[in-house]
Amino acid sequence: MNSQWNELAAIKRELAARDWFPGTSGNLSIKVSEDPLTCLVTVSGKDKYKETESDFVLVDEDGRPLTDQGKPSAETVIHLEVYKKTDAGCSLHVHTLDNNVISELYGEKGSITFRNVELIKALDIWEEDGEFTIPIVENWADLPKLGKAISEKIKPDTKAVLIRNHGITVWGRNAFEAKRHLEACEFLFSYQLKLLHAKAANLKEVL
Ligand SMILES: CSCCC(=O)C(=O)COP(=O)(O)O
Ligand SMILES: [Zn+2]
Repeated sequence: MNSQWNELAAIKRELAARDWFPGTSGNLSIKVSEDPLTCLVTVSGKDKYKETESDFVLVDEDGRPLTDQGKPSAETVIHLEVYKKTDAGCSLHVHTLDNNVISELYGEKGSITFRNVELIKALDIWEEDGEFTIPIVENWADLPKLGKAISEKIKPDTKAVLIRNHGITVWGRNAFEAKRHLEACEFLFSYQLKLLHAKAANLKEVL
C-alpha cells in the first residue's frame, strides 16, 4: 500500500500546485487491490493543499474505512463506481472554474464533444476525424444516486464525466494516465471557453 500512497500523494501535490482544490473541494483515489476491491481515497473535508500523514484512508468496495486516518471522501461512491465499471487504477475529481462553466453551458445538451484539437490525442484519440465526448450528469445531492447516474454514462471509451456546476471525475489505468486525461480535459475546457469568447466578440472580423 506504501507505493500507492506515495503515488497518490505525488498526484495530489501536482494538482495542488495547479490550484485545483479550492475550498477543500476535490478527492482522489488509487486502487490497491482488485478482488476484493480496495482503494486509497482522500479523507473528507481536508485542505487538499496541505500534506499530512492522514491524507488518505483505505476503503473497501462499499466505501467502509479499513484504516483509521479519518472519514473517507463523501464522494467515495463515485470512485468505487468508476472502479466497478472500468479498468481504471486511479480516479481524480476536481472542481475548476472552467469545468464548472463548461458543465453549465453544455448541461442541457447532456455532453460536450471535442474534435479537431490536437490534445484529444492525450485521451488516446488518434484517428484523423476522431472526437472525444464527455457526458454531463446533474449534480444530485443524493450521492449514491449521483454515483449511479455517473455509472450509467460510462461506456467503453468514456474517460471522464462532468457533474453539472460541480466538477469533473476522470480516470486512467494508472495514476500517470489519469493525470494526463485530467490535464487534457482541463486544456480542452479552457480552449472551448476562449473559442466561444473569441466567436462572441467576432474576433475573426478584426483580423
Ligand atoms: C467543499 S466542496 C463540496 C464537497 C465536494 O464536492 C468535494 O469534492 C469534496 O468532498 P470531500 O468529502 O471529498 O472532501
Ligand atoms: Zn466534488
